[in-house]
Amino acid sequence: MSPRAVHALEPAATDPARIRNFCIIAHIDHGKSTLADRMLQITGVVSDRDMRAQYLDRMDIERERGITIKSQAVRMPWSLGSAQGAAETYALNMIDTPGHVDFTYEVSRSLAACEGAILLVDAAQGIEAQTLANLYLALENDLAIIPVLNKIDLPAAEPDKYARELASLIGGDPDDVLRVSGKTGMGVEELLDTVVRTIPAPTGDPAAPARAMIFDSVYDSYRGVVTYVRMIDGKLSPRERIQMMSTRATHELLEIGVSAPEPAPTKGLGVGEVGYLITGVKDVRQSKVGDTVTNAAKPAADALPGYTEPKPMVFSGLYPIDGGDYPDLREALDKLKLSDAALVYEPETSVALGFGFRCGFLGLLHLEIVTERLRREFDIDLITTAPSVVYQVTTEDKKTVTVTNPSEFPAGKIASVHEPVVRASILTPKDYVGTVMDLCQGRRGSMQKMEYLGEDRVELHYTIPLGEIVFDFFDQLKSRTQGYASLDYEPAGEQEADLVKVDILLQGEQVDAFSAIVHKDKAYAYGVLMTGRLRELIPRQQFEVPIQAAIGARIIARESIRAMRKDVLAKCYGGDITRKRKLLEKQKEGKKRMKMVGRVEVPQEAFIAALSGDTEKAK
Ligand SMILES: Nc1nc2c(ncn2[C@@H]2O[C@H](COP(=O)(O)OP(=O)(O)OP(=O)(O)O)[C@@H](O)[C@H]2O)c(=O)[nH]1
Repeated sequence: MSPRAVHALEPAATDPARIRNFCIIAHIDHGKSTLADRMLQITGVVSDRDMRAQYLDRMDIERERGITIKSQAVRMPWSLGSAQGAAETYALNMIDTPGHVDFTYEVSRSLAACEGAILLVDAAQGIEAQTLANLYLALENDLAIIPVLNKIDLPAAEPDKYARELASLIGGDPDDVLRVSGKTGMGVEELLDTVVRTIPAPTGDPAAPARAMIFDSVYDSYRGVVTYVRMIDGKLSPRERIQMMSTRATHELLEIGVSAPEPAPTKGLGVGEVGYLITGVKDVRQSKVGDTVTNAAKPAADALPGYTEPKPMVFSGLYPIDGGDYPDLREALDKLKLSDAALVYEPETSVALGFGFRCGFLGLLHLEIVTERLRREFDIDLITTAPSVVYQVTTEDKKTVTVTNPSEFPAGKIASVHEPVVRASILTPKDYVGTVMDLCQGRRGSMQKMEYLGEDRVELHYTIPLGEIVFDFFDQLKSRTQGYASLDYEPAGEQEADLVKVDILLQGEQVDAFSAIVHKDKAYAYGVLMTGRLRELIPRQQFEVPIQAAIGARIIARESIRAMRKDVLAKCYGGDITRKRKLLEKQKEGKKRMKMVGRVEVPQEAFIAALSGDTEKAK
C-alpha cells in the first residue's frame, strides 16, 4: 500500500468533480489484470495479506487460463501527490475489461461507462491487433486516452521505440507516454495521478429523474442477479422502486452499493458513480445490459442509448454422451444462461447422437468456456459437434432458410447461399507478410488495405468468410509467424458464395453430425481429408466399414476400415483372471466413450477432432 492510499471513502453521492471513471484497454496478455492488481494494492483497497494474483478474475476458468471473461468494476480512493486530507480524495472507478475478440461486446459496454481509458501496451511487444481495435472503440466513445507502456522491468523491453510508435498512433509526444511495471509497481502512482489529472470528471444532472446505465449483470447463487450500473443523472437510494426502461418492469431496490472491491452497501448512488444494484431478480435477462434503470415513481422521459446486442456467431450441437443426462444438460444450460446472456440454445435431435441442444456462441473461446463449465461445474460428459456459422440458403422456389446446422441444409435445387464475413485486421512483422497473405488467400480472404505501422510492422486488412477462420485460422496464423502476428475481427455482413453440403456416410448411412458446408472448390479435398481422418479415428469393427463423402447423391471420396475382431484377451497367456478382468474393464471404459452410429462404434473424439480442422488433434 502506498502512504498516499486513503482509507475512508465517502459512502455515497460523492461530488462528481471528485470522481474519475476509467478502464484499462490492452491486447491480450499485455498485463491489464496485473496492473489492476497493483492499483488495488497501492490504493489500499486490498491489503497486502489478502492480495492474490488476478484479484478481479473471479471464475476459476478465468484464473486458470489467465484471461478475463466478465468485466468488473472497482472503486478505489486516491489523493493527488501534493494534496492532503479527505477533501482532496478522489474516487477512482476502474472497470476491468476482457481482451479476447469473442468478448468485444463486453469491452464496448464497459467503455460507455467511462470518461477515460488507459491504453496499455507491452513494452516488449508493441502495438497489437486488439490494441488498435480497443483504441478505436475508445475513440468512438470519446474517451480521453492515457498511453502507457507496461512491463518496463523486462530486459527485452524497448520503451523508446514503442513510445514513438504509440505517440504516432494517437498523436502526441513520445515523452508523454507513461512507463510502468504492473509487476513491480514502478510508475503506478504517477499513473493514478495522471488518471485524476487528465480524465474528465463525469457530468450529469443531479436534479433530473434518475438514469443509470446497466453495463454488466452477473448471476450470483446467493444474492441473485447483481447489476452493475453507471449513474448518469439523478440518484438511486435503497428501498426505492426502480424501473427497467425497456420492459417497464419494476423491482424494489434491496441493496445498492459500490465494489471496493468486495461489495459495500451505500446510502445510494449519485451522478457519475459506478456501483451495483440488487433486486432479488434471479435471471440476468431481466436486468439487461444496455438497459436504463430509472425511478418507478418519477421515471425519466428517455432511455439512454443502448448497446448493440451480442449476436451468436458460431453454432454447435451439444449432446450428452449418456442419453440419460439430457434433462441435466437442459437444467445446466438454463443455469448458465442466468449469468451468460450471450448464450443461446434450443433442443435438437440428431440421428447419430440422439437428443441434444443446438447452441449459439460469440466465438470459439466462448464455446470452449461454456462446454468446459458444463463439464466442470455440472459434471456432464458431452459431445460437441463441429462448430458452424450461420448460412442463409435460398432455394429455387424462393424460400430462404437460416441454417445453423449443416444437416439442415435444404435438399434440392439451391438458388443462392449467403455466408457471414468479417473484417479482419492482422498485425505482423513485415518479414511474415508473404506467409500471412498466403494463409488469407487460402481462406478465401480478399485484401482491402495494407499499412505500415512504425518501422517494421504491417497491418493487413482482409475481408474473410467467418466460416474459414473459426476453426484453426488463429493457430495457423500464430504458428506461421512464430507467434508474432495478432488478429482482430468484426462482423462485416454477408456475401454470396458457392457453397455445398458434404455428407459423410458410414456403411452407406449418412451421419448427420458429420455433415459440413464447404466451398465448392474445396469440397473434394475436404471429402478426401475427412474420410482419411475418420479411417484413422474409428477403430476396426467386426465387419468392414466403408466411409464415403458425398455431395447429394454423388460420392466424392471413399475409404474403408477393414474388419477385425478385437480380442483384448489375446494378449493374456496363462490364466491370470484378475488381469483378464482388468483388461475387460478397460475395454468397457473405452466403450463408454464410444457412440453407436448404426452398427458402428465411433469414438467421441471423432466428432470434434475430425471436423476441427486441427490436424494435430485429429491424429
Ligand atoms: N515482467 C513483467 N511481467 C508482467 C507485467 N505485467 C504482467 N506481466 C505478465 O504478463 C502476463 C499477462 O498478464 P495479465 O495481467 O494476465 O494480462 P492481461 O492483459 O490481464 O490478460 P487478459 O486478462 O487475458 O487480457 C502474466 O504472465 C503476467 O505475470 C510486468 O509489468 N512485468
